[in-house]
This record gives sequence, C-alpha cells and structure tokens, in this order.
Amino acid sequence: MLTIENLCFKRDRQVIFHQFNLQLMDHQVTCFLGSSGIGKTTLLKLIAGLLEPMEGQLPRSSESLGYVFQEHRLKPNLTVFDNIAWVMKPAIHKERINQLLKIAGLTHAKNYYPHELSGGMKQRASILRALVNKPDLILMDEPFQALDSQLKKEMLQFIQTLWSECKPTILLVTHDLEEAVFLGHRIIVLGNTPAQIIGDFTRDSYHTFTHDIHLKIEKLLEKEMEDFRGNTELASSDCL
Ligand SMILES: Nc1ncnc2c1ncn2[C@@H]1O[C@H](COP(=O)(O)OP(=O)(O)OP(=O)(O)O)[C@@H](O)[C@H]1O
Repeated sequence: MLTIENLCFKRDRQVIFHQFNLQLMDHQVTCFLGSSGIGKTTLLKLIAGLLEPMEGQLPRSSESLGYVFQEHRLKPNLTVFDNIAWVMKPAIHKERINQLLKIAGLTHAKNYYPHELSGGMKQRASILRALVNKPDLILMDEPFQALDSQLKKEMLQFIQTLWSECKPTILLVTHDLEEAVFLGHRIIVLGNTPAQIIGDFTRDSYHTFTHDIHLKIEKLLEKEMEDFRGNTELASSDCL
C-alpha cells in the first residue's frame, strides 16, 4: 500500500495541496485526471522525491522507481540502446534491453540517435528507459500526449503487456479518459484548489468501467473545467 497522509505543499503563494490524503494499492495502475494546473505533475514529483512537501507523509522514495516525464529527456549523444543501458543497474542483463526494444517495436532503431527518431519513437525509448530496471513503482506523466492515435493505441497495448509481465504499481497522469479507462484499475479525478479528490472509481467485478462511470467522470471533468474557466475569468477581471 502506498500512503500519502496530510500532504501540504505550496508554490510561491499558491497552496496546491492542503492536508491531502490518499491510499493506493500496490500492483495496480492508478490514473489521475483533472484540469490543467490542478497539481497532478506536482503530486508525481512529490512521490518521486523531486519536490519536498512542507508537511505530511509520503511513501518512502523507493530505490526501484521509474519516471516517464512529459518530455522524453533522452541524451542526444547516445543511441537508443545506450540511452537505456546508461541507467541500467549492473544486476540487469543487457539482453533485457533487446527484449524491451522488441516489445516496443524499436529493434531496428536501437543504434539510432534521438535526432533520428520520430516523436513516438523517442517517447517509447524513454518509457523503456524507465522500465529497464524492473521498478516496483512507475510514475508516468502524460507519456502519450505527443503520439498520434494509432501509436497511442499501440503504446497502451505495450504498457498493458509490460504491466502483465511483472505487475508494477503504475501512477499515470493523463488528460485522456479513454486512456485511463483502458489502463487503469482505478481512476482518481482531482479538482478544487487546493487539490482534492472529487472522484474515485475502481473497476467493477467484471473488471471494466461501466458506461455509467464513464459518464460520471466526463461530467466531473466538464464541471471542473467550467469552474476553472470561471476562476480564471474572475482572476483576470481582478487584474483590470
Ligand atoms: N516550477 C514551478 N514554479 C512555480 N509554480 C509552478 C511550477 N510548476 C508548476 N507550478 C504551478 O503549480 C500548479 C500545479 O502544477 P502542475 O504542473 O502540478 O499541474 P498539472 O495538474 O500537472 O497540470 P497539467 O495538466 O497542465 O500538466 C500550477 O498552478 C502551476 O502553475
């Protein structure tokens, strides 16, 4: 179980989390949805230990943690293979890189440099880099946003295959409900300021999210966007 207790965090004067609590099951994919700027990336960075909370308890920053950032962050002077090998722990056999490249359809590009890759290939390579050490916890921040719909489908399938391989705990931030429904065992919707959980949905006994749940989440997101627009308009009229 991954437990966040009484988390408080602010940026400049903006309070992003105030006494925020969350419990997440191990070996599940949990997806976070919510309007832009609500604090989804901040939450991942706090969990990863990249940001320090003002108060509260976060899960211990696990040694075996993989982080897929919004942008690919590949080293430009290393090939795809070497980018992955560069972060690999000595205990892991290099054959794992070849296996992962095969699953991701990147075998032919293993000796390419990042500038020779398409956006989707770069993103796949950076996902492999985050997975190579078989981390127990994988944090993914909108990893598919740069991909076209076909590639996104393939990547979703790819992540599902990788999840079935060793069942890591995955926390995925996304704006795409279909993506969350496809991959998530649980979907958490964040709203309000400071951020709160305004929706929390788990798959039903048939292991799917029902149509009803889809509609509920869509409604929550729409309402959240309306409130967000309202607040932005108020804020800009305050400036006049
Ligand atoms: N480096 C920073 N310095 C100051 N404020 C920041 C910084 N990064 C983010 N923020 C602010 O923190 C708040 C939460 O940002 P965060 O990136 O976590 O939101 P998000 O929900 O991930 O948004 P998006 O969906 O657009 O990626 C926002 O109001 C943002 O302006």
